[in-house]
Amino acid sequence: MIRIKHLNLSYSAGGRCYDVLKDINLEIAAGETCAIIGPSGCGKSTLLKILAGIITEIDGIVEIAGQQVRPKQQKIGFIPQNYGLLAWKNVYDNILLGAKIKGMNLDGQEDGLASMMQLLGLKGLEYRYPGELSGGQQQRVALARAFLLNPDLLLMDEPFSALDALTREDIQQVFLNVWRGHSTATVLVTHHMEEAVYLGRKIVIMSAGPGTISNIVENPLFGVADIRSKPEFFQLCIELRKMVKKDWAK
Ligand SMILES: Nc1ncnc2c1ncn2[C@@H]1O[C@H](COP(=O)(O)OP(=O)(O)OP(=O)(O)O)[C@@H](O)[C@H]1O
Repeated sequence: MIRIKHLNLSYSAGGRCYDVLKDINLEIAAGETCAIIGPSGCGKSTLLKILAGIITEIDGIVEIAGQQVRPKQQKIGFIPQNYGLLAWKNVYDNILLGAKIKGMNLDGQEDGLASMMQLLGLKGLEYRYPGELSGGQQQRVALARAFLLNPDLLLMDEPFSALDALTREDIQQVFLNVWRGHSTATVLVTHHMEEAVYLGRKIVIMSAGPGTISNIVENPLFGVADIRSKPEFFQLCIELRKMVKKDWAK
C-alpha cells in the first residue's frame, strides 16, 4: 500500500518560495495501477520524484508498505521523463543496471530477458549506446530495465510519450502483460486520457496552481478484455475529458 497524507511541497527559485503540491492525499493498494493526469506544471513529476525518494524535504506523510520512502531498501523502479539511461553503457548493460545495483542474481533469467527484449522490440540493439537510439527505443530500454527489476513500486513519467500510436498500443499491452505477471503497484503520469483509462485502475486528476488532486476515479473498465474497441471505453474517455475541463477551468 502506498499512502500519501497531507503532502505539501514548496520549491524555492529566483529568490522566492512557492507552493507546488498542496494537501495531496492518495492511497494506492498493493498491486494497483494509478494513472495521473494533470496540466503541465501541476507537479506530477514532482510527486513521482517524492515517491521515488529523490525529493525528500517534504511536509506530510508518504509511506510505502507502512515505511517511509527509502529507495536503498525498497525496490522502486523509476522511469523519468528523460528515460534515465547512462550514455556510456550499451542497451544490454543499461537494462541490467537496476537489477545489478539491487544485487539481484540474474542467473537462469537469460530466456526471460531475451523474450522481454523481443516483446519490446529491442532485439538486435543490445550493443548500441543510448545516443545511437531513437527516443522511442530509449524509452523501451528504460521500460525493460524497470520490468527486469521486478520492483515493489513502479513509477513511470509519461513512459510511452515518444512512441508512435501503434507501437504505443503494443507496448501498453506489453506493460499490462508484465504487470499481470507481477502485480506491481504502479503510478504513471500521462497526458493521454485513453492511456489513463486503459492502464489505470485508479485515475487521479490533478489541477494546477498549486498542484492539488481534484478528482479520483475508480476505473470500472480496467482489465476488461479488448476494452479499447468497446463503446464504454470511448464513453468513459468523454466523461473524463468533461470532468478534467471543468476541474482545470476552476
Ligand atoms: N528543481 C526545481 N526548482 C524549482 N522549481 C521547480 C523545480 N522542478 C520543477 N519546478 C517547478 O515546479 C512546478 C511543477 O513541476 P513538475 O515538473 O512537477 O510539473 P509536471 O506536472 O510534471 O509538468 P509537465 O506535465 O510539464 O511535465 C513547475 O512550476 C516547475 O516549473
